[in-house]
Amino acid sequence: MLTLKAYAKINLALDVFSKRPDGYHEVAMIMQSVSLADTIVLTEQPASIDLSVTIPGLPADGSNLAYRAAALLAEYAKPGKGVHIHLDKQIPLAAGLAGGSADAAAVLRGLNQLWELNLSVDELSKLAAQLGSDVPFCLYNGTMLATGRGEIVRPLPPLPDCYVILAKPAVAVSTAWVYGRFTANEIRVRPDINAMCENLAQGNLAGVAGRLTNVLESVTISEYPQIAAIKNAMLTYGAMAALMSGSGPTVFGLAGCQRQAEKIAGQLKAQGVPEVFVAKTVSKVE
Ligand SMILES: C[C@](O)(CO)[C@H](O)COP(=O)(O)OP(=O)(O)OC[C@H]1O[C@@H](n2ccc(N)nc2=O)[C@H](O)[C@@H]1O
Ligand SMILES: Nc1ncnc2c1ncn2[C@@H]1O[C@H](COP(=O)(O)OP(=O)(O)OP(=O)(O)O)[C@@H](O)[C@H]1O
Repeated sequence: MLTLKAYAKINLALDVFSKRPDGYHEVAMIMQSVSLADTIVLTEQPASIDLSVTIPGLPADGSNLAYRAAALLAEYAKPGKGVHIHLDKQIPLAAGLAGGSADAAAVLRGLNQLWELNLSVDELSKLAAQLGSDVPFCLYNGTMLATGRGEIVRPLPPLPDCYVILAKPAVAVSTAWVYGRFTANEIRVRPDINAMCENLAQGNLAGVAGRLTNVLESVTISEYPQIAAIKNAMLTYGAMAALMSGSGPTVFGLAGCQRQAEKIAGQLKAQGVPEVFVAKTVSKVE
């Protein structure tokens, strides 16, 4: 039996370029893991794969990314073994926090160990990319630059430790829908990825905070204006900076200390924001 954490991610910078012939967009993103996490328990069993989940509304069948990760690895490595996957879901669904991708990556890493496959992380990364664009990042965690359709990742100097407030309005957003609405020539401000990389190399948290930019933010906000309201509230309550994560709708804010982060979270809850969490940054998982 093996118990693993599957960490949520935020995008400190997210830029989108042209649409490719395969239907995906070229992107450049700076991704960061945070401590809000699902817990996954893997229990070896003969031959078959099955799954149990703790929340209603999440399928416990072959469509679940955790199940798909196990099935893909079994097909690739032919271990002749099965597994029961128990998924304790804490990361909100369809939130822009890569919850499903994190589960899939944790299952790949965990089963590599449990089934004694000895695949390298680079080899697992190729399988991860077949499951979703964010899954390779979730194999490594920490602070990384992601390019291509998001699946080409390389480590960056870690973001200095800080607290992250995550606030999700009561809407679920489809990533495909947001990319479908994205129009490159409507973008006025793009992130300066090189400058943010320099800020990371200098350990300059304020520099990174001052540069948070996501070109998908205006697309999702045009449909769900409550995202902008949450972002403004976070800034009013004292966050260093705030931004929508991924395709949304979750907004994250940065705070230097836990007391400040808890205070901001309390104020957002009092305002009626339904799902609010305080997390810490997470560095690379060995
Ligand atoms: C928004 C982000 O979460 C930011 O980290 C990612 O770019 C999306 O990653 P993801 O959820 O793993 O996305 P995937 O499951 O690979 O793709 C879902 C859908 O989003 C669109 N998609 C995704 C990634 C990308 N680079 N270009 C796209 O156009 C495609 O329509 C695709 O069918
Ligand atoms: N293990 C899983 N956890 C969450 N969602 C899953 C899982 N497996 C499949 N899904 C499906 O994928 C959809 C989106 O999942 P997820 O919660 O990962 O979205 P997200 O946080 O917006 O991801 P991203 O930031 O990568 O776009 C869900 O609505 C759900 O139907």
